Amino acid sequence: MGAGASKNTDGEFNESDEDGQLYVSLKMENRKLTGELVPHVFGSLPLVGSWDSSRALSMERESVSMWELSFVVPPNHETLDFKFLLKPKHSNAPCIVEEGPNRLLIRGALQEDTRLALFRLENAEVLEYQVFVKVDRVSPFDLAASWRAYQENFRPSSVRGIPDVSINSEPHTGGENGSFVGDLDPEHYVVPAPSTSVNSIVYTANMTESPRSPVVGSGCSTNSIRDVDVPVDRPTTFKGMEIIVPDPSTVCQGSGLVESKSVGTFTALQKQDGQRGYFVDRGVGSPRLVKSGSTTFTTNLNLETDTKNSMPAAAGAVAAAAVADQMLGPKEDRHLAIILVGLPARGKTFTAAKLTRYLRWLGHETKHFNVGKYRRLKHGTNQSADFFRADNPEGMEARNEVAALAFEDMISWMQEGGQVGIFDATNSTRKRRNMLMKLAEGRCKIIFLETICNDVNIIERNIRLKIQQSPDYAEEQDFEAGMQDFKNRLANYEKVYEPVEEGSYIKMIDMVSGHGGQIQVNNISGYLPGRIVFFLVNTHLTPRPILLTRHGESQDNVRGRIGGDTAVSETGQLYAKKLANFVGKRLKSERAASIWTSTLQRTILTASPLVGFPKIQWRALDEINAGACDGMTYEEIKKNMPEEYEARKKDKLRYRYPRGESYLDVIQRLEPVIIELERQRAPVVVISHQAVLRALYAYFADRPLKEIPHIEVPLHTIIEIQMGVSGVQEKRYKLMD
Ligand SMILES: Nc1ncnc2c1ncn2[C@@H]1O[C@H](COP(=O)(O)OP(=O)(O)O)[C@@H](O)[C@H]1O
Ligand SMILES: O=P(O)(O)OC[C@H]1O[C@@](CO)(OP(=O)(O)O)[C@@H](O)[C@@H]1O
Repeated sequence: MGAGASKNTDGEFNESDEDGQLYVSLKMENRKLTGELVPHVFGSLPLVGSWDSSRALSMERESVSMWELSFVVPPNHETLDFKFLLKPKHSNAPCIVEEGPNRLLIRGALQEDTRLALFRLENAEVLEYQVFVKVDRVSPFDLAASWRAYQENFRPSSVRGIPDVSINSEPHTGGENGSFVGDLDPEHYVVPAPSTSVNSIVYTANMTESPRSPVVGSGCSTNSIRDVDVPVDRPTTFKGMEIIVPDPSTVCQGSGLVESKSVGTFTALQKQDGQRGYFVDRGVGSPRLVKSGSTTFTTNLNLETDTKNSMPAAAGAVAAAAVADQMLGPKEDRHLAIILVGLPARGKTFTAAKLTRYLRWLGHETKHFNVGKYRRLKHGTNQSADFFRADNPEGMEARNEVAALAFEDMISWMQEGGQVGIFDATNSTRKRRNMLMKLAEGRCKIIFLETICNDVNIIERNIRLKIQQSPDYAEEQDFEAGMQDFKNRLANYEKVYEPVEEGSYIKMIDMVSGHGGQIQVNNISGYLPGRIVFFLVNTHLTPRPILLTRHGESQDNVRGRIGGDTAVSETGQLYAKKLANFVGKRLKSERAASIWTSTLQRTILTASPLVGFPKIQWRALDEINAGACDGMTYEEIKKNMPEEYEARKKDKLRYRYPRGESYLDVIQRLEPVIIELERQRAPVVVISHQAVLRALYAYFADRPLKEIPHIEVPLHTIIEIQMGVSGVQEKRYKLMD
């Protein structure tokens, strides 16, 4: 492995070397010994056992007399205390710790370069080893290369504890306490999920917006709709591009895995705190716009009431983009309509629901309008395939009418403060789309989102799902008759289907499997459309579980202190073992599964008994940064910082700890984690913290932002999210009382 930089003459690394991580190589040599005593290293980091000699790292034999151990120091633990110790190879005799003070490594520099390690044996004999310590700063690319080498050779990297990616493949012996009794099934631990949980979210039309306008037996003038035939506004410049989504199996593995992003949006805003500028960032995560030249803007930060013209409940990039749109963009650009296009059973409703959930979670006011729901309310649920014939004028008029009703509802909602409307219907002819463009003129920006699927097996599966789930077939007793009717309906649409070639559009072509497929993008620009494309590129339908759990109880949890970076308590250790056992059983046939932790030791320690899976540390999974309150109890905050305590109580979502984070900040930095969870096709176990898991869970459970800080995420409980072809399901396992 190459070094990204090395020490300067003072033994310290230059500031410019900050990006890399410390790569420590330790060697011990004794020419007289036979190897009955195995040298180990233990020290202050979890990586080297947190001063627990039973978890000391064993050195490996490099030659007859030389022992070696290399590891990479996590970036937030650049002070490392350690010592060498000797463990008898074949007996249970106590280990022998080296004499003298701890060895201290600060930012890559050894404080006292003691070249000898002395060990006093029981018979007072002293063993002497030569010690060699080498420290390099390694670039993240080298770490990634090491991981790739591991992937290619399928053998453990010689470097221990690569902080972002590691694997421990030794079989887990399991402790008495941690083992399941006999062959106990994970199902034994299932507990009912709280009533507010996901349980099961099926992405169907009934989750969508209910009509605001009186739909039944009324509606707007059908003439005005029937007669609309607007010429297509071709963009003067054609900004076409095509993104071919490669099959990940052909892409260099690991490059995505080692990425450990932390989107620290809060720092930039903090810098502006107190300065004369646009943003006042005090206490809440969303910026309050106070000044722009001679104009004064105020934005409403109340989530519950009057959302009219309010900024989205968001921090960082989302808020910045919204401010820019509000100040600079044309009026209609403040509202975006994503108009789905596609034949029936092509995943339009599914995609619309997923996108709605994602955008809401990021803080964009988003609603999903499903024209089918309007149609059923106005015309009933049992229309036959004939209703959908293009040469049936009554059917066409009725369908255009409900489409216009739903569109008008969407526009009215936007005018009351809504930002993104997702308009879900086939919209499969140019004429229908022209009608919608006319209705949108001067009121909102439009992007067409077309879902195309050429895989007959997937289409067949989708049709079956439709007959099972769609209210259109709820009363159909004969499944095969339902299938036939739906196929006839499809054929009616196919006859007149015109793929989108006009305006701004995104086409998803055969994207279901998550490998291969295409996304075509035309005339797309701006922050939000860009995020939408990125999200869609990364989503797929491969079923897989995501297991979310907090770390085992930490020492700070026992003391009631927030934040910090303490180790796990004894109870926490027991949970770690139980978790390892559980995951081993639950994912026993899933060798591609991976374990994600934060960079804090309580999650790393919780993951440590889990063997045989790659482990990835994400800074983005670190607990909410409690800033000036880190390490305090809630009582202490109440007593010593009563204003902070009250401000948080009032608005826990937006409250930002002094020099720390708000829940909205946490959501922002978790976005790459969500994208990666969507992209992964194998199971993932996420071991993280209360606030972070609240935010992640809210995404899957589609819970409103304002609820996030109050979601229950108990210790020692696993929340299993099953991503599937019809939506998301939840199951909870409680491993300890
Ligand atoms: N991009 C896609 N292409 C094909 N099938 C999809 C896609 N996305 C989701 N699906 C699958 O299609 C099924 C039916 O989707 P649905 O959204 O009800 O179809 P539509 O709204 O197009 O009639 C979903 O349950 C899902 O399994
Ligand atoms: O937002 P609140 O409800 O304070 O919960 C977050 C708090 O949960 C704690 C425990 O009190 O998380 P965790 O132990 O899961 O890392 C604190 O560290 C953190 O500040």
